[in-house]
Amino acid sequence: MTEQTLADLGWGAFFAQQLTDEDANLRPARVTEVQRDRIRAMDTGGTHTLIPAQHAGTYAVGDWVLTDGTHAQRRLDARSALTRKAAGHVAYTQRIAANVDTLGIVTSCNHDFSVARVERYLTLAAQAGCRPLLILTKPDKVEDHETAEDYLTQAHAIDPDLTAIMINAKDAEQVARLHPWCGNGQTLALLGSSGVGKTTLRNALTGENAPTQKIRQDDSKGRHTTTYRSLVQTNLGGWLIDTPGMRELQLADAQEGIEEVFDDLVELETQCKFRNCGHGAEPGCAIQAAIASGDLDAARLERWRKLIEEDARNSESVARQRERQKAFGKMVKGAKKAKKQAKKQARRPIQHGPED
Ligand SMILES: Nc1nc2c(ncn2[C@@H]2O[C@H](COP(=O)(O)OP(=O)(O)OP(=O)(O)O)[C@@H](O)[C@H]2O)c(=O)[nH]1
Ligand SMILES: [Zn+2]
Repeated sequence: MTEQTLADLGWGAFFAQQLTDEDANLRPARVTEVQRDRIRAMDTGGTHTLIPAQHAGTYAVGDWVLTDGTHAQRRLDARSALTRKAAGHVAYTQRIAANVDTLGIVTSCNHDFSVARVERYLTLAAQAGCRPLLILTKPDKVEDHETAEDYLTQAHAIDPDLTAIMINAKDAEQVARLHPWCGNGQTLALLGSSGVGKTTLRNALTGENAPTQKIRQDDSKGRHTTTYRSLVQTNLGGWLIDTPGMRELQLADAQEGIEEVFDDLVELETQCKFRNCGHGAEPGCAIQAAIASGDLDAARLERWRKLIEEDARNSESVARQRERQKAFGKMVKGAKKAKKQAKKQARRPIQHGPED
């Protein structure tokens, strides 16, 4: 690897302006891996293992930290952050990847393509603060009477401003067209269902040989368990973030993201007669009027509702969890206070009356 500058690693004014005089003896490094109690971070001199100042889970791949060489003293605010509601009965929001410039939404030119799924990923990108890029793979495998261009048309029907690119992931020359999104200093992350070609793209971008789905299936031992680096330099100069957690991303606390992706409906809604219009049979519903006049596809209203429901379901459990943690914290604090007071009481000299 040739010598990297901080700018090559993705550093820029957004991070530089967070530095204070107190940081004079620290230097920036970019997190490449988050382990249980250590993080790995890269600077112009290479990759180092650091002891995190906060719980290691506070950091995400792609974060910038300030280090004295041994400790990660401070995490800088991220320009974008992908989070997920952690699985299991304990729900909490976990940072998965940070400072991703472009979220590559990978879908193939076949039955995997779903408008609802694309909108869902667009919402995730909007919520995280990343620019979305639709990557349509397998144009060489279109089914039946369709052409690959039909998929581009469908993509632009979702959002005429959406940048979409068609790439045969197995063709290195075509993959190199991703250069504007993962050239020097740029960070790209890939999101998409299983089998759409994420690993194939990764291999083409990095020159690695990570096992693709087909090879994993053929492997008698089943899925390869080799873990690979999560932040890896591409042969286009920029960076690819590919962490296992990305594959389980769900919507949670994504109201703003939904509003951004469905801004047409949010705008229409302001014209409904009733402020709490349910956009059903109410009189004066602007959304129903738009459907009736053919300006709005009824299916889009349904997809919007489903995303709002999904988000509410997940956000609620996260919020409930937070409430519980708060209540528990208060209880612990209360118990500590009581104990302290009891001690204080015990230390107090006994007041003796004049008669003894
Ligand atoms: N013809 C063709 N095949 C492709 C293309 N992209 C991927 N494939 C094939 O599709 C299969 C699945 O690709 P993977 O790269 O493993 O898909 P993935 O998205 O990484 O899947 P997961 O790891 O399960 O999430 C492999 O056999 C690839 O060779 C493409 O653009 N054209
Ligand atoms: Zn309405």
